[in-house]
Amino acid sequence: MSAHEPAADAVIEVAAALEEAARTGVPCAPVRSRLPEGDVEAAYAVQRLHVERGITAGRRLVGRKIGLTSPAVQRQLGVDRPDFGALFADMAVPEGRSIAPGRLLQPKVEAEVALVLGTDLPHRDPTVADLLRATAFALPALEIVDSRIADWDITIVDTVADNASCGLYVLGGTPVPLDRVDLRAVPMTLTKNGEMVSEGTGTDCLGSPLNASLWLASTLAGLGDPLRAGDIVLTGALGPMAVAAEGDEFTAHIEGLGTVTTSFASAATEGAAA
Ligand SMILES: C=C/C=C(\O)C(=O)O
Repeated sequence: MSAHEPAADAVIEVAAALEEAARTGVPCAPVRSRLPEGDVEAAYAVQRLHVERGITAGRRLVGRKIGLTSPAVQRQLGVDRPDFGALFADMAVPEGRSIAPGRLLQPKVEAEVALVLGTDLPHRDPTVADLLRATAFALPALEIVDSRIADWDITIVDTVADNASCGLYVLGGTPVPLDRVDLRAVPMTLTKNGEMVSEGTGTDCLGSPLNASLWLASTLAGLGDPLRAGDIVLTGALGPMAVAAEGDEFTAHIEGLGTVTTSFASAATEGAAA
């Protein structure tokens, strides 16, 4: 949709409401009723506006997240298909740096496989062979999802407009080439303060994180904005999301890829927080 099409005013208004929520830390009402009913394309137009404004403001686009890939998350949110959002460099939290109190509105944590591309993926019909060849390495990752919409009261239209509910992400530091790991089979466990809060396997992510990545590559190529060398792809949760609060520490272990940890600072320990 361009700014001249009929829903352009609604797209601009919804983008403004979501930006205001992010800026003030006060979630807004669901945005679906402000867009044509069920119009996922209009929701992606809101997301594109957010991305364009970010780039204009000097933010660096470094990849994409895929969302809503796992049946558990689809059930948690009452949606039935994958979506995608944008990753900016300033959304990355280094391991060992805690997340400052108040940086996010309603955070939840997911464990995922991240792929980092070594070459472009320009085809609308990419094969697994294309994807394996294009992927430089995989990493274990945590996505901290967040909703700018009050109480996570979202449909597919709300979450797509809200950059696929992406908040921050944490990448593990040991790259693994794809000939060393079968992503379909990898078991994942996620602990919160030492207790397991989520588990799953690669098959829980649209059958395999590779399938999810092929869906994304094909979708973006079809939109004329393909995945490029260097892009990070967060391939989608392998298990249910877990609610996060100040003081919590999360560790994901994905067999074959290793572990990745993050923590949420409390006001008392804010010293080293991002
Ligand atoms: C609402 C966000 C969902 C995801 O990020 C996911 O399913 O991976």
